[in-house]
Amino acid sequence: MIPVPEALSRVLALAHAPRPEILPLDRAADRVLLEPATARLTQPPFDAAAMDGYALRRADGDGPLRVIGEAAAGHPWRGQVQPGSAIRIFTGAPVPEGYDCVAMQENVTRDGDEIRIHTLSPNDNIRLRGNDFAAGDVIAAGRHLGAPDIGLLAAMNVPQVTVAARPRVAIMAGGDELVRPGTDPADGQIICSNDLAIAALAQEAGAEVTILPIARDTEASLRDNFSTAQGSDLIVTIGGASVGDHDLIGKVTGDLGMERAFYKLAMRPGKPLMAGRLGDGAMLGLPGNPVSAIVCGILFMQPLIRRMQGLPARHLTRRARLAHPVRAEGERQHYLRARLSEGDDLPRIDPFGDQDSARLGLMAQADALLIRPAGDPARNAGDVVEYIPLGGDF
Ligand SMILES: Nc1nc2c(c(=O)[nH]1)N[C@H]1C(S)=C(S)[C@@H](COP(=O)(O)OP(=O)(O)OC[C@H]3O[C@@H](n4cnc5c(N)ncnc54)[C@H](O)[C@@H]3O)O[C@H]1N2
Ligand code: MOO
Repeated sequence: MIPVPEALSRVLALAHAPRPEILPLDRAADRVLLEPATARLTQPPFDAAAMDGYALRRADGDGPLRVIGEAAAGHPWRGQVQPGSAIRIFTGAPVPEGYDCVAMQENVTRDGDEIRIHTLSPNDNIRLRGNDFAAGDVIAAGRHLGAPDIGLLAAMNVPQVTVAARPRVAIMAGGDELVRPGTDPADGQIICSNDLAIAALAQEAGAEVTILPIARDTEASLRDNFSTAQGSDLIVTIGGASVGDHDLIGKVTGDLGMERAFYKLAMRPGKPLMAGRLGDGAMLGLPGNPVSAIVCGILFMQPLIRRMQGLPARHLTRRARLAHPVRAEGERQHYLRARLSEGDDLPRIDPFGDQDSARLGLMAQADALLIRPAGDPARNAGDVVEYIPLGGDF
């Protein structure tokens, strides 16, 4: 059994370098920029009115001023500046040369072609050319593109970007007892839930997911599924990882030539986790117990998928105070499903009394994984502990 941090390092070492993909902006949100993007123009491209009103010269004072033209967004005024004059102007219009201020129309009285200004604010109400960005400004590679970045790239006149491709992840549940949701289970059968939960985690981390047919507990069925999954960046199996007579994942992946990075780690839940390199891709073998599969998916699979896109891959841990005492831990690092609530200085964390790794209902109620290091002594209520928030803080 290897310790969790070492297992994570070995899993992350399985990641291929991010693969480039060129995408138009309408498909680039939530992707990671792999090549820097350079602004192709300056924004605003001209000094622009920030308010609807009148462009004027401060030197002319309160007026009266004669309105000699109009400028609207997309319709510049092309005349010559004159002393004692104003230009009717609308937000976004180029401020004609020679005028140095825009008076808001609320602060102006107009009578025919004549205006008087009652309050001239100290603000010019002009957005100077280039005050947002200039041609040649760069968005650096590595940026995880959010909605404002997409808007910025568009404004920079960059219609497409080179981003990290979504890692292709094939997910394979196995077990003779499993049937698809929506069917009536026969005697001894249960509904296959793990592959859907793990697929959701993989998608959350940015993967493009294929869910494979449920493998039966035979070597032939597993081999069929592995051959369908060829070409994936990552194959994730769920179940069949332990030591029972029907736990065949280790045997079949071994026969297929998997270079194993490790099998079994000092962790609860999730001891029988397996990882390695299979062909050109990575392979993770998650344990079958539904909570174990999800916890391993969060702790190992999501970081691996993020690393394949050049994203930060290690979870951020936070601190909380125990809501009640907990007993000493054994030789495995323990991740306890827990609920958070508001506390005085730090949040309070309340691990569930039942940590059965088959209870999906409790997993779904948890909003944190409380981390208890291997060999941690008993702790009291109020002691400070570390946790991983569920919902993906990296
Ligand atoms: N003698 C030992 N037995 C077990 C050990 C051990 O060390 N020695 N480890 C236990 C631990 S810890 C775990 S975790 C499980 C993991 O075993 P497997 O990965 O081989 O999982 P399965 O046996 O295939 O299934 C376990 C459990 O989960 C249910 N399951 C499996 N797949 C799904 C699915 N896709 N959807 C819903 N439920 C699923 C399955 O029916 C079993 O109840 O081994 C312990 N045993
Ligand atoms: O991983 Mo088993 O992971 O403790 O239920």
